[in-house]
Amino acid sequence: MLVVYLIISVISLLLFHDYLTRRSRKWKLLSKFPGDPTVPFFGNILQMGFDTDEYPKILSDMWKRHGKVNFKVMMGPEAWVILSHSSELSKPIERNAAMVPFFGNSVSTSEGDRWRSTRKLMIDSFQFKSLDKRLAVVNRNCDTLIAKLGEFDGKEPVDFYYYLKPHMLDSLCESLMGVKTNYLDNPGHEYIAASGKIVNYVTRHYFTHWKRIDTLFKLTEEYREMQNIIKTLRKNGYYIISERKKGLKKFIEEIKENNAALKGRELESHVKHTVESNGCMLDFLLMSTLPNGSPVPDDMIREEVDLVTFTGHYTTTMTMCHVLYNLAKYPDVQKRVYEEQNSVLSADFSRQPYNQELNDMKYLEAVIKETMRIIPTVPKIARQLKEDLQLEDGRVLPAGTEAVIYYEGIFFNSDVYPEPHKFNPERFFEPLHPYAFVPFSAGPRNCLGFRYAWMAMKATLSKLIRQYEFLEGGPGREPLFDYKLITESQNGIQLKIKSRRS
Ligand code: HEM
Repeated sequence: MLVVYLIISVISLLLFHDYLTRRSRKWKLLSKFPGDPTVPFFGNILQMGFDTDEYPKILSDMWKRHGKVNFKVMMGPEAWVILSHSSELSKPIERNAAMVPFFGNSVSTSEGDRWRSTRKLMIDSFQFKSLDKRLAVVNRNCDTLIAKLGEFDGKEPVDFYYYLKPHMLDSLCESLMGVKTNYLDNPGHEYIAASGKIVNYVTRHYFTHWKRIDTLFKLTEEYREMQNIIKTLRKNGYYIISERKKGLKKFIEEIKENNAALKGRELESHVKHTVESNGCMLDFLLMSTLPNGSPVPDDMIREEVDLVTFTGHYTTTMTMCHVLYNLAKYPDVQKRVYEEQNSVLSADFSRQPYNQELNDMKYLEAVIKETMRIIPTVPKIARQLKEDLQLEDGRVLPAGTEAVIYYEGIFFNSDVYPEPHKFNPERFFEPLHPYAFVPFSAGPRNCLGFRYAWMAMKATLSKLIRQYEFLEGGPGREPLFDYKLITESQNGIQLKIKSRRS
């Protein structure tokens, strides 16, 4: 009997909770968006499942069911609105909360003053003027990469994730952190292994509601595994900082020796100017001070180092590998990309390109864009709204809603991209709405590293394409894409290569 009473009480409470919810302003505003029917208190959680690996498909099915327009999902007490229009990106400046467990209060995961001041500090090292120096580093690392790949020439398929991750890490650590690393000689490095798991953990954590209840999550094995990954990331971050501190100290001593005529403030200002003009991101952080004048603590700097090291190498690696896969899949496109290389670098085909020449590789650029459209590198981004957000159609997302920018919806909108499932780089030679293609996000919280990303990806792809022809990996090697926090293939990108020089 007691059990019956208990059940009746719980059901009554749930119904009462549901009654109150439905009378709230928030609910009334959200009711303007279509969505699947909800269960009191749980919303659509039961539908999303308790194991998230299926969630991209579930979301995609919902999006199709609701006519491929903005729709809502109730994750228990949390309301998510899935937006298929990226013009809303120009407004929200809230943080990306999903990555907090890994990157603490970094520029991507903080908000308010901390976010503003760090972004301002870092932005200079991502400007056009420092790209030439960065390109020289990437070009040099490309030579090492080509030499490594040589052993696969004409042989079994090679997994490009495995080699491009360390290549991008070496390039990034040297150009943005001022530290020469050698990950390409050790692609199985513990940092690469650990960072390869972040995407899974962040995605699961984000889409499995109960895992965000700290007391429950801390009891799981997954929590302990996550802590080990975080430890490895931090160890790497502190290593980079301590190496750069030594390098920077030496660099400053050299500047002082070479400018013995300068004294006091004049010397200090010359040192500062010379270090800054080097454009190394980590130097900006190491030389900056807190509002009280004391140096920024290593813990704070390490959060930025961890974030940029991870996002910078992972996103670019995935994008480039997916481009190579498309080149192998569409030989006509590959032929055209190769011909463009011939025409842009006609004078000396084997030399390294300049930045201007990278800019002239318009067809390669269109192929990269079409790849990011059809296999979105970052398939969705989410922001928790602090204030109401009015959409262009007049509807309002109430404060507290999770606004999810859904790139699948944006990039597969047939009104904007006719025949959206067709791989057609030509479409990027036609004019597009300014917000139709924003894979690096837009507005005040857009991607800090997008210029670096374009340069590093074009330089690496240019070198690879001039050296090798790319062929599909064969039966059983077709990529199995997972649209998690970052899109990646479960079985890597396995392709055959054939030297163009033989
Ligand atoms: C193909 C490559 C890349 C893509 C598609 C990409 C995409 C994005 C997107 C969509 C965001 C917004 C995320 C959000 O709001 O939740 C973002 C933010 C960010 N990205 Fe990238 N990114 C790429 C490469 C890079 C690189 C190479 C770096 C650094 C070297 C970088 C550093 C950052 C940082 C620091 C932020 C946070 C900015 C802020 O919140 O103020 N990204 N990126």
